Amino acid sequence: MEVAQLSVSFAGNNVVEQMEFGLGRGEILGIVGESGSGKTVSCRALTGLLPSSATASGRLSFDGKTYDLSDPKALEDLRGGRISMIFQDPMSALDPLMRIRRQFALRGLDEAGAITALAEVGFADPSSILTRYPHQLSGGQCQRIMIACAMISQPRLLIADEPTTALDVTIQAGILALLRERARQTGMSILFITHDLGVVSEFCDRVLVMQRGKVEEIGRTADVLSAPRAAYTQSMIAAIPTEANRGSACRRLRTSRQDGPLPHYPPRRALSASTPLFCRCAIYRSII
Ligand SMILES: Nc1ncnc2c1ncn2[C@@H]1O[C@H](COP(=O)(O)OP(=O)(O)OP(=O)(O)O)[C@@H](O)[C@H]1O
Repeated sequence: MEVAQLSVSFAGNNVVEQMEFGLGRGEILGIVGESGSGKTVSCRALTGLLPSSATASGRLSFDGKTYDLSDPKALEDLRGGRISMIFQDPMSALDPLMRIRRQFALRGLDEAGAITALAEVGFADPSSILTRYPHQLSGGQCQRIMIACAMISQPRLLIADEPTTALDVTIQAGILALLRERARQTGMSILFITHDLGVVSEFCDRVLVMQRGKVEEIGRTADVLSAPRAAYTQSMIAAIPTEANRGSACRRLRTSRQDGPLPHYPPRRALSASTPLFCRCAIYRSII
């Protein structure tokens, strides 16, 4: 797919400007950037799902056909079939009045298929999940159900907006492995919005960095993270702690707790300039 000259505005105020990028078959592209930089809005524009107060322009070439992004109706045939989405707020995507079994049935999956799909996203007891309503599940459980639903149509492109934020690290690792495997097996491409550079370094083939509605930098993940060109990318990476500022992170924790010893992690040896980015981010999260 190719995105050309994508711009989005609300009441004449441009929030995404002249965005351009391409995505290959089976490729995973991470989209990172500060809060409000336009990550969600630009991905919604690709599926015609912007709020009615927004105006979009630009072109999307997908599987050999070109779509006008200013015309949301023209994008209808892509949604839910060739393009699936997982949004930040899973509760809003599940019908609160339906048991999970029915939510799957409406998407064309029978009970056996639903049980397999739920097992794939890490549920130990899928049969009991099918009998519940969304309000009887946690945010992380609903998110996993949404991920399972998004896979049903075997999309050519999956747009995932912070899909693993609500999940604990073990489940998160399982979901990311599942998505990567699908991408490899079926050629599904993934646009992956996240704030987690550790996940980007582990999971994404390339990364696109946004700031104030513009693409600051795009390139292979290893290149961007090891030798960032844009000043914003450099500052984002510099914010990830190393051994040098481990002490201050732990001091912050000690001050806020005022009781008991410091937690056992990170082990003193664990953080250094050579520690892989993924580990540093995971350790930093556990400190905070
Ligand atoms: N419905 C709306 N009406 C007006 N402005 C909006 C609306 N939705 C989003 N915006 C604005 O569009 C800009 C981009 O928002 P977007 O949600 O894409 O940011 P983001 O990069 O995904 O942020 P985050 O990381 O916090 O999710 C922001 O300035 C936001 O205030």
